[in-house]
Parts: sequence; C-alpha cells; structure tokens
Amino acid sequence: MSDVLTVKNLAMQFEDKEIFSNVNFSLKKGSTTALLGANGSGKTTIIRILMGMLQPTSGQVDFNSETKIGYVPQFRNIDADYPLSIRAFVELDTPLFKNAAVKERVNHILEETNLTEIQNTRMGEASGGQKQRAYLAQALIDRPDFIILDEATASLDPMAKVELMELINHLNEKHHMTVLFTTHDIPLARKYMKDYLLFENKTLVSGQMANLSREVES
Ligand SMILES: Nc1ncnc2c1ncn2[C@@H]1O[C@H](COP(=O)(O)OP(=O)(O)OP(=O)(O)O)[C@@H](O)[C@H]1O
Repeated sequence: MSDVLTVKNLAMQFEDKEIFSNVNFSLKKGSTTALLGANGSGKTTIIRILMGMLQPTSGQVDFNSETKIGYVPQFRNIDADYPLSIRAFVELDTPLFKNAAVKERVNHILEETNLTEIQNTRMGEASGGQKQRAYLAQALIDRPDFIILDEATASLDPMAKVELMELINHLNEKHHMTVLFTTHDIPLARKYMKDYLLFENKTLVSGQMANLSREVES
C-alpha cells in the first residue's frame, strides 16, 4: 500500500521551549491511526503543521500529491443563537449558487452522516453529536481521502461517541479513507483505530493499538 504522508526529522520549538524533535513516521493509504499523548505534548501542534497552518522549526512533511485532506477541528460549542441550519452549515464551503451536482453531493453527504432528517434543525439547537457529524459532513463535501479529526469525541456522550466512530469506520471501510484521530480516550482508540502515534519523551513513537502498553491508559 502506498504512503499518504511521510514525516522526516520533524522538530518544533516555541521560542526556546522544545515541544518535540526527531519525529519520523509515515501513514499508509487506508490506515486508521490514533494520535495520543498527555496534555500539552504536541498533538494539536503537529496537526497544525500537517495542515500547513504552522511552520515547523525543522524537518519535512511530504504528502502524496493526490492526497486531499479533510479536517474536523476540536469541538467548539456553537452559540445557541447560531442561525444556520445544519444543511446551510454543511454547505458553507460550496459556491453560493449551487448547481444540481453540488445539491446532490450535499444530499448524499447528509445521508451518509445521518443528518438528512434533521437538516433543517438550527446548528445552535443540535446536540453535541449532531454538531460534530455536521463538522464531519462539512469536511467531506470536498471528497477528501485523508481525514484528520482533533479530539472529535471529547465532549460527546457515550452513544454519540460510538455513532461518530462507527461513521468514521464506515468512511474508512467503504471509501478507503485514511484517518488520523487525536484522542485521550484510549479504550475508544483501541476499539476503532488499528495504529497509534504516541508522544513520549518529546518525540513520537508508533505501533499497533493492539500492542499499546496498558500502562499508557493510567
Ligand atoms: N503558539 C504557541 N506559542 C507558544 N507555545 C505554544 C503555542 N502553541 C502551543 N504551545 C505549547 O506547545 C505545547 C503543545 O501544545 P499542544 O496544544 O500541541 O498540545 P496537545 O498535545 O494538543 O494538548 P491537549 O491534549 O491539551 O490538547 C504546550 O506546552 C503549549 O503550551
């Protein structure tokens, strides 16, 4: 299987504070990887580097030229007065005047993310799980083949967590989408992700979730 992403000798420093160094890994097409580590270890920082939002101190990030990334940001609570419907929110990055193909694409994504029936509900009124599925739907509009989720399940109740993870697994299995998923929830990662990247001693170690030491959980 081909690599979607290769990272070589990546290092990040904020002023004189070293966050991580000597980070090397690659992700295969269709892989599912949990990005793990204690608070402040660098998970969001490395995601911002991968997304091109932050310049690393040194090192290389190479994406396969055909890779299209979708990004689901860390959960931010949307104001209860937020006026857009779920459908309008999912459509935010589409052209203002939508042709039939775009409308059909939106219908398809709403169906796939189980939002069709509640597409006219205001985002402000939606539950945490529905909001998070709407963020995911918005990221899917552009047909990404690599999806990055930053703490996507952090504030969800157990049912909503499972629903979101089942959906992510479906995208991985049906569309062969590569998944990188930041979380503190190791049991959840163990259940749904095959591989891990773990920040430890200011660098990143990798392996398979099934082999991750139980000590990390405590
Ligand atoms: N712009 C910045 N300037 C200075 N320091 C920063 C900046 N952004 C992040 N940091 C520091 O870098 C470290 C890594 O932060 P980061 O947000 O990547 O951690 P994290 O692993 O995502 O944490 P959490 O699990 O709490 O979300 C922290 O010590 C943070 O304070």
